[in-house]
Amino acid sequence: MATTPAELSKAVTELLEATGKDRPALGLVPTMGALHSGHAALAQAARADNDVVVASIFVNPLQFDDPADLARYPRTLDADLDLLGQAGVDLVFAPSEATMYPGGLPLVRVSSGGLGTRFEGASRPGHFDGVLTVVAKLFHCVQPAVPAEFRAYFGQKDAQQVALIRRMAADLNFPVQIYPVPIVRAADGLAESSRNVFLSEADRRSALVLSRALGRLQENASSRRPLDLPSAAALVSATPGVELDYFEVVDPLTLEPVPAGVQDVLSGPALALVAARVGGIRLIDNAELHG
Ligand SMILES: Nc1ncnc2c1ncn2[C@@H]1O[C@H](COP(=O)(O)OP(=O)(O)OP(=O)(O)O)[C@@H](O)[C@H]1O
Ligand SMILES: CC(C)(CO)[C@@H](O)C(=O)[O-]
Ligand code: BAL
Repeated sequence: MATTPAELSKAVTELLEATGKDRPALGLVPTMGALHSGHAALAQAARADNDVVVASIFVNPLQFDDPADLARYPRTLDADLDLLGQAGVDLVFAPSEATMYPGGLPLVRVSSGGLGTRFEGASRPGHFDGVLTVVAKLFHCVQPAVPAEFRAYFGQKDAQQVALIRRMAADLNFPVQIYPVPIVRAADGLAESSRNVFLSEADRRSALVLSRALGRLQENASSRRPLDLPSAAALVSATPGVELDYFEVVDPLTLEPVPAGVQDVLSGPALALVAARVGGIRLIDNAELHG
């Protein structure tokens, strides 16, 4: 395990050199720990594609607008290291807050622009500036002293995060390819999330309405019926203990809203995004729609 950028870069360089290749492939899997099968899928995808795989574990204070959310974020380092080892990760970067932000929280940050203030960004002000800033730092910290093909893996569960990281890489010329990994769901359909541990049994049952409502939109889209987003949103809102935050149908790349009323039939691929509080825990989910 590396805990400083210098240790990380040296260890990554040695691993890449040991491959004997001119331009080996390096995969990075950024996480905040409390790992589950969704993270394992990211690590496995990176393992399948790359010569060397690094995962990072860092609960980034910069992306939390709610101090209570940060304080109770689950931390399970030993189990995380086991999971990453089993997934074939070569090296873990687990820096302290003082290592990542030695001068306190940074003055200069990456701005996520207008897209960063919608959906998740509207409920969590500053969240995406914090995400992009730490991801930019991680991209820099992992850079080796030898040439490598650099890839980074992010879960499609955080669809807005993927869209923004892609934009950051393109807009700021980061030498990285962004690889989205499909959402991993539990057997009951709930998208895996580190915060699911906070759900009571009853809350968890209620939370299933999110994937059910997304499934209804997918059926409408694939059978060329009107999407009828208002009915799907009403299904969520009518579930006891569930407080709907947003439910939108958007363009998969730009995340610009797509018409999804009671008469709108989809004319191309789209993405349905939903967020809700269930028993006080904020959950997000999404699904691709194909007309
Ligand atoms: N169910 C999932 N399927 C695929 N990828 C996932 C899933 N859950 C998380 N990820 C991805 O794992 C990476 C690390 O996410 P993170 O550590 O924040 O976990 P998380 O479960 O999303 O936690 P939380 O949502 O409670 O913050 C992100 O790229 C995220 O999109
Ligand atoms: C990408 C990330 C690791 C940055 O802290 C975080 O936002 C996450 O876990 O999705
Ligand atoms: N998976 C997104 C990280 C967060 O909720 O802060």
